[in-house]
Amino acid sequence: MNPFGIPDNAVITIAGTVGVGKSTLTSALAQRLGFRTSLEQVDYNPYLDKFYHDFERWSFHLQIYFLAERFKEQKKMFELGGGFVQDRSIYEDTGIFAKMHADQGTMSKVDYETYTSLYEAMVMTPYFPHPDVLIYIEGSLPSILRRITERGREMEIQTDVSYWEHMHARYARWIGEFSACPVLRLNIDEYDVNDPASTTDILTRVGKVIGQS
Ligand SMILES: Nc1ncnc2c1ncn2[C@@H]1O[C@H](COP(=O)(O)OP(=O)(O)O)[C@@H](O)[C@H]1O
Ligand SMILES: Nc1ncnc2c1ncn2[C@H]1C[C@H](O)[C@@H](COP(=O)(O)O)O1
Repeated sequence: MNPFGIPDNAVITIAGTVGVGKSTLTSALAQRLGFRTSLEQVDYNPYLDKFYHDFERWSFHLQIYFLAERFKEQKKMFELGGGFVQDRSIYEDTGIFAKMHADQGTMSKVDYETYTSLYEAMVMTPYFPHPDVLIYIEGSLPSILRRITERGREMEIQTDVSYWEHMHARYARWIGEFSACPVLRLNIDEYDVNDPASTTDILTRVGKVIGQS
């Protein structure tokens, strides 16, 4: 056990819209705790770039790909006995991305139903314990758009701002209804990922949330 009261086998998942700072915080917290990271691999994703150029054509392929990747990570965390900080939850794939594309008509009804039934079947397995805590990072849309631009992934920069606006609004609704595990909400203006006192504060809050659950 560490000074924050976070069990060594805990799984901490970090959620939030694209560009909000999940990967950066995942690495910082894992380093402080001596935990492993479970990071999203953007560079080796065979569909992501194509998807941003043609949502309708590639939505289903991409969701299946993410589901498989997320599930493999889930299995790895389970088999290694926890002690992970995870960059993005599987709940966002289904609750934000797949649903958004289905609602906007860029994923067909039948594809969405196939995806959803696969997701439900996969989640109902022993490999699927819920995380001990989900840290939800939030911030204003202009700050997040600035971060997306600064990070410089061409496919994201060329995507219409309305896509990020819809996603931002969807996240705000989604977290209000999320109940699969305890949540710690964190605003980007209230921490500095490079300041050890700030990460100490976050981990203290994580320990409290886990202790109360
Ligand atoms: N706390 C922070 N303060 C300032 N910039 C940040 C912070 N966290 C992340 N960034 C920057 O914002 C961009 C997006 O961060 P990233 O962690 O990749 O987001 P996500 O994983 O949520 O998409 C990167 O350029 C990163 O360096
Ligand atoms: N499930 C998903 N569907 C569509 N796009 C997704 C999904 N999960 C992640 N993405 C995209 C969004 C970003 O362009 C990259 C990486 O996400 P990030 O929030 O920057 O870690 O993948």
